[in-house]
Amino acid sequence: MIAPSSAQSLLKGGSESHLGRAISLEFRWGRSKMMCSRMRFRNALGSRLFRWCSRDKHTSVRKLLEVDGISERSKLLNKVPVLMGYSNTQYLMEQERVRKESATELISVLKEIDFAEISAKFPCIKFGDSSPIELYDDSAGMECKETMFSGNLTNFILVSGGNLETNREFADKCHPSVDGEVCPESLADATTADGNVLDKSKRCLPGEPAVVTEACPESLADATSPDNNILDKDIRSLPGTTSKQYRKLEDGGFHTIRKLLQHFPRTYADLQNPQGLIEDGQYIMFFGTVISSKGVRIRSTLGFVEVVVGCSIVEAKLSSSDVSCNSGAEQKQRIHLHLKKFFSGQRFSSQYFLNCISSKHKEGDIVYVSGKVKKVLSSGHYDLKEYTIDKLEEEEQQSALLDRKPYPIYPSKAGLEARLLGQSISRALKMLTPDIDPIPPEVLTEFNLANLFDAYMGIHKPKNRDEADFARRRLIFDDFFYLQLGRLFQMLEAVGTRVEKEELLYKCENHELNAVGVDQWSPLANKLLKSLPYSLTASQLNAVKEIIWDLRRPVPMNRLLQGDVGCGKTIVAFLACMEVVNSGFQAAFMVPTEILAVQHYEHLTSLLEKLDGDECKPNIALLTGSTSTRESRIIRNGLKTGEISMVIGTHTLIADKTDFSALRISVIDEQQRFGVIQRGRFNNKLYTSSSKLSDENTSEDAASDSETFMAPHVLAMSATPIPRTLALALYGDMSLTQITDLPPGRQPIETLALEGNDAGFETVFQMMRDELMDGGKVYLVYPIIEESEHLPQLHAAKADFDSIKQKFEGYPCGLLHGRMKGPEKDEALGSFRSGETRILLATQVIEIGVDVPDASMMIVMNAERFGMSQLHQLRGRVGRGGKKSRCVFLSSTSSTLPRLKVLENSSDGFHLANADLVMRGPGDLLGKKQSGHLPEFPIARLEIDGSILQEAHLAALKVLGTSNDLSMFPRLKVELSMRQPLCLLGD
Ligand SMILES: Nc1ncnc2c1ncn2[C@@H]1O[C@H](COP(=O)(O)OP(=O)(O)OP(=O)(O)O)[C@@H](O)[C@H]1O
Repeated sequence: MIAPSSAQSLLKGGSESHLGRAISLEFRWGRSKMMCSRMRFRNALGSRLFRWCSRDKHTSVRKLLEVDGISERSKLLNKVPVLMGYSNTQYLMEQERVRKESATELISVLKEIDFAEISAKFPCIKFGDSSPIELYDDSAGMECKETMFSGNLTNFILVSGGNLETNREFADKCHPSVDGEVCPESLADATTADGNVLDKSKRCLPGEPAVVTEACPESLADATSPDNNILDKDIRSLPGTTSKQYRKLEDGGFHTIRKLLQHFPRTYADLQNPQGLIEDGQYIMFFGTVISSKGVRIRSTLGFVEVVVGCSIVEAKLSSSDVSCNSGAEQKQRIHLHLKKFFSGQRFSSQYFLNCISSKHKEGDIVYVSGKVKKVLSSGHYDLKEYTIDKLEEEEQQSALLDRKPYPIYPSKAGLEARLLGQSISRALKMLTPDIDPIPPEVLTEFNLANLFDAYMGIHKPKNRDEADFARRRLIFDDFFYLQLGRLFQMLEAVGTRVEKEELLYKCENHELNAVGVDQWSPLANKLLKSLPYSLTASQLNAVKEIIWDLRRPVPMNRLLQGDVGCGKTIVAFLACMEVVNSGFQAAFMVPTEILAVQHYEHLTSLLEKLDGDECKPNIALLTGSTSTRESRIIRNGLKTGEISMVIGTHTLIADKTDFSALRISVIDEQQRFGVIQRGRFNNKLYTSSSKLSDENTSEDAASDSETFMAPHVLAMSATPIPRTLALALYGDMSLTQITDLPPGRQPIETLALEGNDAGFETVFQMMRDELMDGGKVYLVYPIIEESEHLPQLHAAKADFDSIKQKFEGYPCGLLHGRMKGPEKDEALGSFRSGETRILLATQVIEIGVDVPDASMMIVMNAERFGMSQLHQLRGRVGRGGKKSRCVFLSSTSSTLPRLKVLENSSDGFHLANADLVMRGPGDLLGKKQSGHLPEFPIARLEIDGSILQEAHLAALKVLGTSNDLSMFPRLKVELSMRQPLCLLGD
């Protein structure tokens, strides 16, 4: 162990080399003590230097470090590496570590060294002022390189103990770093900041100018082979990037070039500010200059930051009072946008915090602002409360201004500055070559698609809007295409012969209907059908017939049962379960909420109670998170032994400890609420096809005698409103059954959107009174449970409970929200169902599946807080019986009313999702947020990109038709394997 005092004595020599050696000793000493933490060592080194400098007798150290008096430790620490010839402390420490390892464990280190990488990183070394030592001859073989390298390194280390310095001049030349920190790793790529690629065969010597070639496609041709795909290169291969920036990118989830390039612009700015009068409530996109930015603390728990942006707009039709200057034919108006963001809570309203936030925007910054404007009293001034603000980079902005190119605006991610993102994306684009596209050119031609290279260029650096649109189309196509290809590919893999595969593809294209007539259903299913208090609608009946046909086949069914809210999907699934149960197998029915599980359980048991004869009644169980441990154990045991034929429950059904003796069908209600992985868990609950077979109807079932293990049939249900063609294309691998009609006697729900002011409430309460007097039941839906001082405008279920009770005396009220315990919820819903309570104050826990057929009115408070599809689902909780029902959406302000008014005129969920999208404004078009009831794709939107989805479906069928196993399209196969997890998660 080297004592720190020796380092100190070395320093007394007072030269740079002494300093270097002292640091080196310190390093070795510190490393052995504090190996675990670089940070700690850095701190320790800093304080040691600090101490050396502050001691009077060590004037030499102070002189050496040019310290005047007591200086800041961090400044001091930064001086040391510079003095020793390193760019920063981090780099110094890395090099010191290499040096130590090299000296002591040279042999073992050499064995581990990746010479190709090292040779790229350290083509030569420089010792003091001596001429550089070339580490190896590029033309020599690897062995020779190793010897030369190790020889030079060993000599160097042994002789000197001095400065090991990579060719940093070279690096600096090649990588003018953004924040001054040059990353050694980035040398590996030897690409200059302006995007030119260094010809690695002509490695440059210090002092020589770097040899650069144009970033031509050929120079990277080898990198485009499938196993060396540029897109899947590590983010650290991005040239011109500092290690700090790499870390930031990685922290933001950008681990590969692909990830980075798939961070698409949220929108594009037209840096020529638009013309036209600005109206209250209008969505605007302007660029301008920050005039001021300040944080204001209103009280101890509330503050705001206000950024004032000045914009000039060219205005032809200005009213004379607005005109501030007139230049020739053009009239220019200067407007001020006041961007206000409020912060609540003690911590976030401290002056310090507010100052930090406000300091992000500097006076003079050129920014791009978008949001909804609200006119304030003084002319030319507008308030923006919900807005986005992006700083524009001068260079790019100027070029965008000059060329009138759309300027991409990126959504922020993980706190990464827009500037770093933009720069990194530009660098990544320069790495691309035109032949990166795995999709065969004939497919691109047939479906009129841009190739992938042009698509990435077009989306990030479009010359005009058309180019951006064309690029977007291609990228959306990719989202859908790989999803389809993946699903169809998996499906084909599961089928044996070529003929079967072809038959399957044919079926996917033509969607034939196969059905089993009611007379061939199992006795139990038939009995249940006959005992129903209603007749099934035509599409319900067809659905059951189709499903039963599938259940009789030897391959596991994967079917989606889809139909709008309240169309009667549940009974279809119950009949399918009874079909299976009758054959001695088991059924599992999984739902997303406990409320729904209890509801289905009670519904089914009451239906079964009405069946004639006890002997055929199956044993049904309910298993949820609220089921007691003892009861759960008994149920699980019953499922394992086969005593229980059917279980209804939440995700507890897919827990590992829930075993089935012969699970034949798993029904997944509201399938979009479960992830693919969760849904797939049922596939692990295999059963032997011979188990418990008891009925002749199942004679067609898979090899009844042999012990083959089979995955259960899966029936997924969804109320996602989506046209059939789209659903077929989207769920390429699933058979699709749609219920298109509503049970007879249903009446359209009368919908009303009102402003929730005094008059609005007066009207609503009167309507409610009338409804109650007429024998109806009313849901009052609230966005929150308890009042919030931060959101005073929101009505809360609990807070309103007493006042509603008082107002509607004589009509018992109930309360239902997510914070209640399972049994409390059941009781609240049970009382409402039975009519014990006539008014139910609830939160959105009732949104999915809740079925109280005689509930006839719904009032949604602060309805603007809910998405359009959510409101459609909520509204579906009424109008489920024969009684005429009404739904009122109350908005907090008049400005949010138009969006809600759309619901007055449409009950088509798909149309509503679409309308919502259009109304959310252009700023969101390329963003991610979707309706919440449709699968999410990185860029595509099912609501508006449906035609591309269908084309992608056709393209996938075509590709797989040409080559079932994709052997003719190896690059496509590689791409698919890279994307497959994404495809699945995109669901
Ligand atoms: N053919 C029918 N005739 C009359 N009533 C029916 C018919 N089918 C179902 N129903 C009733 O319609 C109501 C809604 O059915 P169900 O709960 O199955 O709808 P759903 O499609 O699951 O809706 P959601 O998506 O809202 O859960 C239930 O009360 C059910 O008993």
